[in-house]
Amino acid sequence: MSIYDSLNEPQKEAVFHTDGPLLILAGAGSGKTRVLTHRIAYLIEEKGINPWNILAITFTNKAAGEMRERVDQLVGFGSESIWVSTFHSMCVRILRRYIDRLGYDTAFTIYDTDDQKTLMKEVCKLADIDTKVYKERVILSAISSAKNELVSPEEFELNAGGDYGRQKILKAYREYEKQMRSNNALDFDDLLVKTVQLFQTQPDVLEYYQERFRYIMIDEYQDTNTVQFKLVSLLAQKYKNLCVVGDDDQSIYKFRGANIKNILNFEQEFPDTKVVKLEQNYRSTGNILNAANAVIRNNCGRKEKTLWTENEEGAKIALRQFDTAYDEADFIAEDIEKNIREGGSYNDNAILYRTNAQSRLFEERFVAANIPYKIVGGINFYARREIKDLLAYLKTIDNGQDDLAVRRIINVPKRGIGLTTINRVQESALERGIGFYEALKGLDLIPNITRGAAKLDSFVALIEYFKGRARTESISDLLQEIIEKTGYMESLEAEAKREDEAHDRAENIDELLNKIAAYEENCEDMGEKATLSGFLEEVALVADIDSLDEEQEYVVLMTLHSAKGLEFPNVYMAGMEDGLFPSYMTISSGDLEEMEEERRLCYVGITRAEEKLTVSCARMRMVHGETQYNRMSRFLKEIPVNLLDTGEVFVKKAEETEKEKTVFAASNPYFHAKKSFKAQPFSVMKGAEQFAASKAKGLDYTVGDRVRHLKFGEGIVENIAEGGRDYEVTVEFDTAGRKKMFASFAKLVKAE
Ligand SMILES: Nc1ncnc2c1ncn2[C@@H]1O[C@H](COP(=O)(O)OP(=O)(O)OP(=O)(O)O)[C@@H](O)[C@H]1O
Ligand SMILES: [Mg+2]
Repeated sequence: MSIYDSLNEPQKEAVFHTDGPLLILAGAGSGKTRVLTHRIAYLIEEKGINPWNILAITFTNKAAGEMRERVDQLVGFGSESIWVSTFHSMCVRILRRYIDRLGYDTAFTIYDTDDQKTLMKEVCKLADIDTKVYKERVILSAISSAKNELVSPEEFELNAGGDYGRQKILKAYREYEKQMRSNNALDFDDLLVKTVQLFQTQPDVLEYYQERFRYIMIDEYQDTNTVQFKLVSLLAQKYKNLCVVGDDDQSIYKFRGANIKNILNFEQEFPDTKVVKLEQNYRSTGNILNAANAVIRNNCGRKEKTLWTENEEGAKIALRQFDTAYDEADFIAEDIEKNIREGGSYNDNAILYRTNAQSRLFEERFVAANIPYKIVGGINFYARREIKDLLAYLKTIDNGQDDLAVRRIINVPKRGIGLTTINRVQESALERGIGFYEALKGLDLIPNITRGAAKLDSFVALIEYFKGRARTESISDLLQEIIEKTGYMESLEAEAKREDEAHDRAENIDELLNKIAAYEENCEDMGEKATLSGFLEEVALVADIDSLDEEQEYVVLMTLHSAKGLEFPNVYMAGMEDGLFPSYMTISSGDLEEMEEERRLCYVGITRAEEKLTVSCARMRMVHGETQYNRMSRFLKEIPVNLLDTGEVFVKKAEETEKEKTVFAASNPYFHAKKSFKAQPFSVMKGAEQFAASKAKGLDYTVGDRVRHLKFGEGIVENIAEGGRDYEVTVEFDTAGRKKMFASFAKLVKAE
């Protein structure tokens, strides 16, 4: 039996069609990537093609690694000379060899985004551009878009017209290019642009690579952009042995210039293209696949296709709606533990979410429950730079004894304190056997520090000021003030490499504020005082997560974007709420195309699941340190009811005792909706939407009433105030004293 026997007919057709352009357009899990690897094997083993003549392009380095592994398994000997790489690494290899033809030195430097920023500052000065009006990041991103579209400064000029802003950007673009050139430097976009230029101006070089790469294959083709397409067209022009595989329904990088037209117009660019459609899905159960189909059907701009499977129907899609995001995280952690008890492996489980900041709640639950996990394509929450920075501030303010923390922030944001100065202080501290911060406070004892002294003094003054504030303010307010006074947010903005990075970091900071707010609330509920030391201790318990053994099994956490191309037996899509996914920005922009891109992302998520899919959402979630009420994601409403299992949507509460139920019913405006939700999920979803508006009606007590709280016992309602998203109820308890709490969390019930 050969390895090709395991392929279905259209897959075989694609594998055996080795010469001429080939477009494989197929839905998720239909074996596109598998066809590529088998095709490489077939070319080498059956057609006798030299591995040297094969180029396979993947979207990420990780995917390249996996593809190489798969090919190695199929081919064995000689596979190492196949080029399996991303567009960028391919271009670097080519340019290192030939860029001298374009007047650059082959030892060119690659500027990362930090370098670009630094240069752009310089450029703006030279070009007399006010960076308060035109931010460096914005200019760089405009230049990047231009490069991705192969728009040179000259063409940019033609299109800029009289637009004042465009003229400014043009000026910056020109100067930037000039500087890059004289620095013998290329940025990431240049790697592609210059390779295209090289091919267009040096026919012999182009021919060399055309001969070299006689067989070209591209995975995840739907996410290529214009310059990448140009590059491939040039390379494949001679032999036309180009095979691209993609799925227009999984195009999720439009914001980075991916051009879906590349897939839709492929046949025009390469006449006589053979088109193979794969329609059988091997990855997912019938129910999962049908749900995916039902969601994506709502997009207009797509090539119609129907995926089917021979796999069994499998379990229904579990839909779980929780009161809070904490309940959601609890549930998922417990569910995974249950899977493990039943003999499953951690590796089988993946949690997918829309934004990086959402990982925090899961991480905390997993650390507490000893569930090994790994964040793919991202960094553990407490290891993220902005979180470490702000915690370092809090630690320094709390006691200043953590030298590492003080040193971490002494020049963050930049205040012109240099390493030499810092080292002198450190030496002096060591000599005298005192802490770093203590040494900072007695600068006159340190010789040769004079030049930096003023800056150090003002740093100490700042910390001492915060120490004072810490005694009177809540931790939330303190952190807010730190962020404002130090200009931390602006410094992040200025340093961010991309628009979405700045946004990501801001979201993480919000998430830290949420953590603090939750801690403070919890202390209040427990009748304890919230202290900075207490908070830092609590964080220390969950933040020490660097010791993960790589070989070990783990649950995977990642954003939906990083999940492309992967598959897992058991998938959780968490935070499926309008406002989060689709994002508030998308909803409020009213932009149909953006909504469709979000929907494609949802489709990518659903189709990662092999056997079981759980979609979940929370009614209340902390956002910006405030409780926010969210509706269930509109995407979930696109899944037909008969594919859903909503039976235990309220599993946690249903298990509670009768007494607690009464408490719950009395304090929770959603309660009645929940009961009917079981029977008629959709009418209730609508119902639930109305509740946020009518929350007041849910309270059956008023000022002056006697109420009972599960922990604090009985007391008198003193005040009910309209908080941002919820009612803040103040109760004078008989024994526990006066407490202010959110109505939805306090679950107060009227005492008879
Ligand atoms: N003919 C087949 N017989 C058995 N299993 C198959 C067959 N074709 C594909 N598979 C399996 O189906 C799963 C999905 O395949 P693959 O990852 O290649 O799909 P894909 O089209 O690349 O998906 P995506 O769009 O998510 O990238 C894999 O586990 C693969 O091994
Ligand atoms: Mg694939």
